Amino acid sequence: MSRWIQNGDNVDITKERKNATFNTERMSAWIHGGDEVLKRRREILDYVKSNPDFKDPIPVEFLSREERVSNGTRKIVKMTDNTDQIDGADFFGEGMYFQSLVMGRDLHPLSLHYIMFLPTLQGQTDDEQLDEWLPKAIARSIVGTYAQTELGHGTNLSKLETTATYDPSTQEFVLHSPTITAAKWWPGGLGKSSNHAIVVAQLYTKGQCKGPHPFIVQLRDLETHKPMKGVRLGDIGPKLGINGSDNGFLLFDKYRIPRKAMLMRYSKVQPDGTYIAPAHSKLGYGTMVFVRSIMIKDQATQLGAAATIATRYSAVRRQGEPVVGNGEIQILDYQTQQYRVFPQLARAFAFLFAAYEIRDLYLRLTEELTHGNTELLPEIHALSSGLKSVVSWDTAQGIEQCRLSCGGHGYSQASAFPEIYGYAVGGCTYEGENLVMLLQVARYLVKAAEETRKGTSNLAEICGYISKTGRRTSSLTSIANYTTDQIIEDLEHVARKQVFHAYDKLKKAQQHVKPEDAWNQSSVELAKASRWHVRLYLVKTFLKKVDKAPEDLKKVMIHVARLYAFDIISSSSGNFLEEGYMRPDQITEIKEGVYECLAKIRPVAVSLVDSWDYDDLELKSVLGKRDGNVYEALLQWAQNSQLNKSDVIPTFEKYLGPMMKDARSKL
Ligand SMILES: CCCCCCCC/C=C\CCCCCCCCCCCCCC(=O)SCCNC(=O)CCNC(=O)[C@H](O)C(C)(C)COP(=O)(O)OP(=O)(O)OC[C@H]1O[C@@H](n2cnc3c(N)ncnc32)[C@H](O)[C@@H]1OP(=O)(O)O
Ligand SMILES: Cc1cc2nc3c(=O)[nH]c(=O)nc-3n(C[C@H](O)[C@H](O)[C@H](O)COP(=O)(O)OP(=O)(O)OC[C@H]3O[C@@H](n4cnc5c(N)ncnc54)[C@H](O)[C@@H]3O)c2cc1C
Repeated sequence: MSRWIQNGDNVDITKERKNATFNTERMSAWIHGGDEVLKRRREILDYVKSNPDFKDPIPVEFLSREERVSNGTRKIVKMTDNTDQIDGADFFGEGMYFQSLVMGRDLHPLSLHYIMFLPTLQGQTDDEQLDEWLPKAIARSIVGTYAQTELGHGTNLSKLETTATYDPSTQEFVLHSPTITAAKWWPGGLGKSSNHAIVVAQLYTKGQCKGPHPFIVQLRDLETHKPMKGVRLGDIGPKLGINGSDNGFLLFDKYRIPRKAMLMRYSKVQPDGTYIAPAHSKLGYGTMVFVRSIMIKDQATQLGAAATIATRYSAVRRQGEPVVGNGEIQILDYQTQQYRVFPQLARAFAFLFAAYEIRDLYLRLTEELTHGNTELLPEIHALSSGLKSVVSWDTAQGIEQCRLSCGGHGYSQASAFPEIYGYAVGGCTYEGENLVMLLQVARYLVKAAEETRKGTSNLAEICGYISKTGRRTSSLTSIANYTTDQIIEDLEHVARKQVFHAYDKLKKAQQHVKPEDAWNQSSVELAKASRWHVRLYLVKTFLKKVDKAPEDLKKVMIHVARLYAFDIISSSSGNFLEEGYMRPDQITEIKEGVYECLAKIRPVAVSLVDSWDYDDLELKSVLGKRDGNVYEALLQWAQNSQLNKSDVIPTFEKYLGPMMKDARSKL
């Protein structure tokens, strides 16, 4: 047994846990939404652990692509055979947790079936279509994906090339891919697994193009699973991450589908070809809004996992001997290490709490839409797009910081960082490339600025700060007395200033050049305005959540929330110093605030990450193991390498052996 192990666990990590100033169970319950939620998480975990069907033969890092797809398919079928173990209506909570425990971060051939195919059927079909398709999809007698992006067009939906031309003589649509760039490209599970898809195509009726619309399309024969005649499809090959998913390509050759294959909850084509427009032109984009909103929790979970791994490893890793003779110290004691890791932990919390807010808002939207009210759409589109962009970017950067903080072992797949990064960073691109989505937020902010300038503003609460008359200088006196209201006031100032800076730049440019050029020339500043708008929202949400926490938890979490805010301010100090809003000494105070927060978090860091309630099964990281016995586990993990199957590998006999033998003979 290693000298670092006592009673099974690493001694350092045990000591860290003894430092906790709060009850980790109470903290976990608060983080995850209450005792009942925590209890359910434990039940789901026990169920998954006790079921041999969910076990991987070896860590997935050692599997080939084909083995990954096969293993993932096996597990997701078993998992969805057992959805009675969870509350199926709670996709955001129990659904995502269950799938994370069983499937890990590789995704799988049913990902898109659950994330987009089913939600599109629920959101976009008329009653008759819902009755026809939903039971089949829920029962999994058909498996579907969401095929929108094409080789030539992803962001700009208005230029998708796949056509769906209505033929009233047969009451059918003819699906066609007129060019190579019209090939659908990327949809998850499309390559080899799905037999149906929601295909987004340009609708033509009575000779007119009505823009992109969703159709439900059978792609493969239900018995043989061979592609239907007129359908060509396959896998697009290995990717940076999610290699358990067969993302695919798809081309149509004048493929006929019935009129009722067009999803007709909002837009309709009547038998004679007459088109009926939806109440709001973007209602057909609803599934994207749904996914953007669930992505926030998913990203928070990935960043929380990375921070957990880095924190636990930093507690057991000893390196450097500041006082010679006293032994090497835990790397978690270095301020630089804390500065690298703790802000990632703070971000993960901020994102998780924002995820709860966007979930609630999305549920409100769904309710409103059932009454035909589309008023909330622009707000939720702007918020989900903005959060998706800022959160996925910060998550990717944060995971990388956590990886770097673990030194060489962070580079090994044993750490799980490559898997976490490869999985999470996709979120910067899918569901709308981040910069494009920030520019969507900017359109919303420009309108708010315009209203304010006209003096007619009646802004939604979320952008109410834009029309406020703020202070000319920050009221910060000392970090100890820097209140939540003051922090928010200072962030509001910078966000508002950036919104008007971008707005004025745009308006000025509009006087000289065409509107589209003016937009383009202002777009960097517009995107910056969007980022500040979202950061402000994240800070407010986090501080508000902590404000309402029970006293024993608040005492700890307030340092985490303040670290999140101070880190944002100090790393963008230029924005706060502009026009003397803050003085350099105030920035120095905030930097000191960062260091104070790091010092406050240090003693409870391991307990804080424990409170996220990741089981080893979910973390899938040798470095992040709860018991802290990383060295033994690393040695054991390496035994899975295919190269270790024999002491001498064939390549040696073929190349290195003869080379050295030859060289020896010449000496
Ligand atoms: C029983 C339980 C079982 C459990 C099983 C569980 C399994 C669970 C499995 C996994 C769970 C894990 C969850 C993790 C999730 C992560 C995994 C994800 C996997 C990957 C999925 C990826 C899928 C995709 O990527 S699909 C493709 C997405 N594509 C895009 O997003 C394209 C982006 N482009 C656009 O959205 C648009 O083109 C646009 C918005 C950029 C522009 O659109 P346009 O051209 O039509 O716009 P206009 O310029 O004409 O008009 C702009 C105008 O419209 C407003 N607007 C735009 N969009 C919307 C909207 N959605 N709503 C409201 N308004 C909108 C915009 O604001 C403008 O308004 P103005 O008033 O300013 O004019
Ligand atoms: C892992 C993964 C899974 C995916 N799954 C699916 C799926 O299941 N179904 C599906 O349909 N699609 C899927 N996609 C596709 C994804 O939705 C698109 O890649 C995404 O919408 C971006 O489109 P694009 O690739 O065409 O990028 P582009 O739009 O070509 O973007 C390239 C660059 O151009 C910039 N740019 C583009 N337009 C503008 C603009 N108007 N203003 C300023 N800059 C601009 C972008 O910011 C970016 O830097 C997936 C993608 C990935 C990576």
